[in-house]
Amino acid sequence: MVTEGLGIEPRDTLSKMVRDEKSDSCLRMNHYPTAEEEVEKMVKVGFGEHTDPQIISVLRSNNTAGLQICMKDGSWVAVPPDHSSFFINVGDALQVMTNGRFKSVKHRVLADTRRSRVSMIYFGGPPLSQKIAPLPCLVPKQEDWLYKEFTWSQYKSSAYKSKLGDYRLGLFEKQSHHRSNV
Ligand SMILES: O=C(O)CCC(=O)C(=O)O
Ligand SMILES: [Fe+2]
Repeated sequence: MVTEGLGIEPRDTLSKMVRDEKSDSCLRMNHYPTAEEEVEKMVKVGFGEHTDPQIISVLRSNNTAGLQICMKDGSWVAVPPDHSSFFINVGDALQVMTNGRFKSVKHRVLADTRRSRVSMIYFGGPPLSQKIAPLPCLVPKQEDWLYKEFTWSQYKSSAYKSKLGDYRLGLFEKQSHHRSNV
């Protein structure tokens, strides 16, 4: 759908990366106990603000609220819980490949006061050796690229060295001024 909407050729460019036998895709399950249980520990944030580093994330949760996304003006908007839908999130790698047209939106999870939240997320990541750069079919002229080329493995190691909430793409921007991610 993403490749069709953007006119990326060949059509399977992205799905090939996440479906490759060496792909770095993974599945994660998160459990957030109710906020009352957490109060003693003085924690209300279940998952601190961050962007997902991979290409795409597909999330499904139980019927408990908590997930929020960050708007351009810095305000947080709740994603209504829906146990029968998938929540699709653009990852940092897709932001680079679309040269910033698709944004990896910052999100976080706040603990609910009454119910515990369980979520399951599939992170579609490319193989470690995959080169990540704006796709030439979208941005043919290299001088228009907003990001430098890097391998997925380089991005991962730089992400491990950063804090969860850091704007990790900053290091890979061509003009390395610090931009906000929204
Ligand atoms: O549990 C959630 O709803 C979101 C978790 C999340 O953002 C993540 O695991 O990257
Ligand atoms: Fe996330």
